[in-house]
Amino acid sequence: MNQSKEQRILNFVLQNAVRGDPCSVVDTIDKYCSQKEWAMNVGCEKGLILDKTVEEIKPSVVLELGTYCGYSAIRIARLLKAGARLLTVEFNPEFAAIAKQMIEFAGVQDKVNILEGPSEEIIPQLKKKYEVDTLDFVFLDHWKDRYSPDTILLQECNLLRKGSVLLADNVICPGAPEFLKYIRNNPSFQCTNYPAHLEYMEVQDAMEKAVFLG
Ligand SMILES: Cc1ccc(Cc2cc(O)c(O)c(C(=O)NC/C=C/[C@H]3O[C@@H](n4cnc5c(N)ncnc54)[C@H](O)[C@@H]3O)c2)cc1
Ligand SMILES: [Mg+2]
Repeated sequence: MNQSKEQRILNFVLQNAVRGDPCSVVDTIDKYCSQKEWAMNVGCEKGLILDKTVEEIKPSVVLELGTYCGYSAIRIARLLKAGARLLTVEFNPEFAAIAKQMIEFAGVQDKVNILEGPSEEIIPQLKKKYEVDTLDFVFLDHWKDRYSPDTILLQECNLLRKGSVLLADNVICPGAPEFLKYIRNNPSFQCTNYPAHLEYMEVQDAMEKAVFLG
């Protein structure tokens, strides 16, 4: 049975990156995906916007929706302070298994908890099952039509507090029009748009930051 693209990315990392060095894992994935096979990692340009947001917030509790191969989970986890934790949600078991190995190779497994299942089921479990009070930072990078329903669900589950920051990937390409319409017309959120390019391509994309005002 021939390998999946995600397995090929993992193998390339295991053979070329430095174990325990998250930056080398991130750079190696970027190298593979820009030179050999495109994949939907947030990438280096938008990754810098993600890095700056994490460094600005210094979050203690982070939620990521859409782990995929673990690229952004590793980017976020490498910047987290001691004791801070990242909960990342992924419903594709193959991708979750790849991400687990990627995260362990990078050496950030103590900061990351991969929650396998659909976001719509996991989010309502965060308080009781995963002992979350409120979320300091949420990175949205899963199916684009889930961005607004999950943002509403986060509010319904009282997981956001005054100052909680959402950062959404791909609001231009593939696009998340329903999310943008919802979040930009909602007085409870202060929005900022960050123009960028689609990972590994010269195609316009952007990230949207939304601060919950309580
Ligand atoms: C037309 C077109 C196509 C593709 C692109 C390029 C492009 C560029 C990008 O940066 C992209 O993020 C995407 C994109 O589609 N991302 C979707 C990402 C999903 C991952 O999240 C997982 N997942 C999806 N819904 C859920 C859910 N509810 N609960 C838990 N996990 C979920 C999946 O299992 C995947 O692991 C696409 C640009 C333009
Ligand atoms: Mg994306």
